[in-house]
Amino acid sequence: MTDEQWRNPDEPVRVGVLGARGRMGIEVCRAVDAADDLEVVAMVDQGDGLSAASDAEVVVDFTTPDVVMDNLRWCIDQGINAVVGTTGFTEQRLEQVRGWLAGKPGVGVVIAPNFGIGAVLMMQFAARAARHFESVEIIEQHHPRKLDAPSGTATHTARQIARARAEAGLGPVPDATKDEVPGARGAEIDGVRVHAVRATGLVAHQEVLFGTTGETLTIRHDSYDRASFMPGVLLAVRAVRNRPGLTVGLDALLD
Ligand SMILES: NC(=O)c1ccc[n+]([C@@H]2O[C@H](COP(=O)([O-])OP(=O)(O)OC[C@H]3O[C@@H](n4cnc5c(N)ncnc54)[C@H](O)[C@@H]3O)[C@@H](O)[C@H]2O)c1
Ligand SMILES: O=C(O)C1=N[C@H](C(=O)O)CCC1
Repeated sequence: MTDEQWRNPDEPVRVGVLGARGRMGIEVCRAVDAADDLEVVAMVDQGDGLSAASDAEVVVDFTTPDVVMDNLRWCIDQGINAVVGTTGFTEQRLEQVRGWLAGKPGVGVVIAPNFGIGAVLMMQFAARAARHFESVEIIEQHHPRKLDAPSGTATHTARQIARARAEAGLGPVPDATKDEVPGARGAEIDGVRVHAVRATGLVAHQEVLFGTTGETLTIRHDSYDRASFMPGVLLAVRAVRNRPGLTVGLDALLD
């Protein structure tokens, strides 16, 4: 261990927040500030310059899909661990992050499409149910200021369901409908239909609707407040320094 890496375990973990003036960033600063074992050392938003977070041991990123890769690259180059909630992580992007981390073996990165504990369980339950139902569709519902669709959570859920279906040898979801209006049947991710609803008053919600002969199963999760994401964010902040490499999703941290 180098001098720079050594830390007094009695001192709070130094946390930098990127996107600190955003909806999630504000909530993260509040939650970190309230935790005795953590301290906010940098609040960085657009135009501030990443060097303000140089002294952080862990950076938390809730920014936008178009800037998150540059932020992450900078953190890894600096040897700073990162917890990322920003969406937009394709398999190609995850592979790129793994490549950067290969050159920095001590650095940990946790990327999670949803830090809500209930949302993580909803995704796990959906993956478990997937092999028992011939039909499945995902309906995600968010506030109208959300920039991306479908949500990172819906994309992740669809991929997990598709993998479970493939492992069980299920074929395509049956569907004889022809789209009279493009988009009427939603988007398709790995063969799973995903519908994105945006409405004032919503925060973050998702339903996974399964169907088979004579029955349906609906698995639903609702985040009514951004405080719902904070236990998961703090869990990842506390864990990431001891998890070198890339961790995708919160599942491994909850086991
Ligand atoms: N993983 C989860 O649990 C979870 C939960 C909620 C939101 N999200 C995702 O987090 C992201 C942020 O959501 P939000 O609702 O807080 O959005 P927001 O628009 O309220 O906040 C984003 C903030 O990032 C700032 N920003 C933009 N470029 C920046 C840069 N280069 N450096 C530093 N800051 C920069 C913006 O100025 C803004 O303040 C979205 O991708 C959203 O989907 C994930
Ligand atoms: O508010 C958002 O934006 C959210 N984004 C994440 C997603 O895209 O899945 C998680 C839920 C909230």
